[in-house]
Amino acid sequence: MNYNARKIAVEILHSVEELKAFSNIEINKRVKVVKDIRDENLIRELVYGVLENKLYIDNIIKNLSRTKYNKIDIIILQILRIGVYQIYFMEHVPDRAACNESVDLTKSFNKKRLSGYVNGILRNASRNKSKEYLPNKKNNLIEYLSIKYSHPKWIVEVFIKDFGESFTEELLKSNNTNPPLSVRVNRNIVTRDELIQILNSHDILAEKTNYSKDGLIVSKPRNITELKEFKEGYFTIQDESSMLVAQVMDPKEGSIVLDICSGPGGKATHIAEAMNNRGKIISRDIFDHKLDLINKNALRLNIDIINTEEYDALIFDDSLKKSVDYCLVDAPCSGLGLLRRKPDIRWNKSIGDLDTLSKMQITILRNAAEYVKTNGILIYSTCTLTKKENMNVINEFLKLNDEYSLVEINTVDMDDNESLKKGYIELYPNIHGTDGFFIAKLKRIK
Ligand SMILES: C[S@@+](CC[C@H](N)C(=O)[O-])C[C@H]1O[C@@H](n2cnc3c(N)ncnc32)[C@H](O)[C@@H]1O
Repeated sequence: MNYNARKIAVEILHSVEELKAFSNIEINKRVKVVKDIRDENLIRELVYGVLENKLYIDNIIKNLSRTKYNKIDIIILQILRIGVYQIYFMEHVPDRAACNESVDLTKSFNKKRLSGYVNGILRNASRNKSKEYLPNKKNNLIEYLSIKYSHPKWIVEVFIKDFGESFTEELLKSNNTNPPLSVRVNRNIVTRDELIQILNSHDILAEKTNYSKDGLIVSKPRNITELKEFKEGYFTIQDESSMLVAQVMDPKEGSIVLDICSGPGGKATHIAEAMNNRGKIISRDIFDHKLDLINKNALRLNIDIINTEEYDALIFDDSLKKSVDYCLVDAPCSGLGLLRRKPDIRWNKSIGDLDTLSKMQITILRNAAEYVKTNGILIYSTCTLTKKENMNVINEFLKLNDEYSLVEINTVDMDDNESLKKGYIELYPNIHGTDGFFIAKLKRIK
């Protein structure tokens, strides 16, 4: 073994923070040299654990450091973060090991002179582990929630405004949990029951999803995408929430579908599967490399009814007017429904993005509406939770467009069927166990 897992974790965190690298891409790149699955798991846990708990951890460091927080050396800060994370969150790592490993790491980055400083803070953290150093919850609720669950204050404020205080706390808590791994069965090749058997034969446990008719929740094997069945298109990795889009659309075989923001094609390929690969799907995206991914996914899944086109959905396309039976607007959004899966999102977005995005979403939806035939279906979806990007967009759209109305969703079963009757679905990690997600079903009535 000529690598050090903790050192790799520090380097990844440094790239994410200083070079704005995406954590999942950076991890996948760096774990290639790692031979032992336990080391790979340790790297993932340290990186995601620190990103998910950054404000909480930094608050502890601020309370224990004699050096001012903004004067701490950037590599030392990452070493302290993974040290505090191990002490506070990883019960199976002895505190002494967390301290010693961090001191060794400090030396390995040629910062031996700071090893006493690192040692002091971490020994102190270990001695005072029961202390959280949190602000008073009653007097400083936003600050308290922000630090306790490590979400920037603006996100806490938006969630409290949209969902109230106690729901927000539950939501923030669940954003720091480990999401399940779900796969979508390609029903043109196998049934769900058959795929469960196949996965079991590879020692992978699988059970049916609650809401999607095509989903399985699977135990997490190291490389599920290395299985022969994956390569042959039996299944696709996708969160259950995203699987509901095709289920809500419920497209008929032989119809014409436009997926206006389609890359990398997760939903377009599902729609094609639901149409038994008969009909036509126009998959558009503004980025050429995402169209390549759609084509690659379609090839793996034995789908040949998808035509990809590079096109900016903000620009109206007269040639498509009233020409499609179904249109999907899976809009670019803030992604605040994905915080469990992509902890970087919380640090890379700002409140200003919500206004910019909602304006863009309304423009794309209004253009898309023009392409649908009378009696056709328009689906609007996002992987975010903010009202501004979800229901407000739909209300604004309906105000400007009397040719559409929301229609009942009768292809999904849920406990709360009030919103289904009204034509939309809101999914929350703390309630449904899925990513946070929004889907609205609109029908062109004129
Ligand atoms: C939420 S993702 C779509 C995910 C996709 N439907 C799937 O299931 O795999 C939004 C997509 O919109 C694309 N996009 C962003 N701005 C766009 C624009 N102005 N026109 C077309 N596509 C755009 C992004 O490149 C991104 O691929």
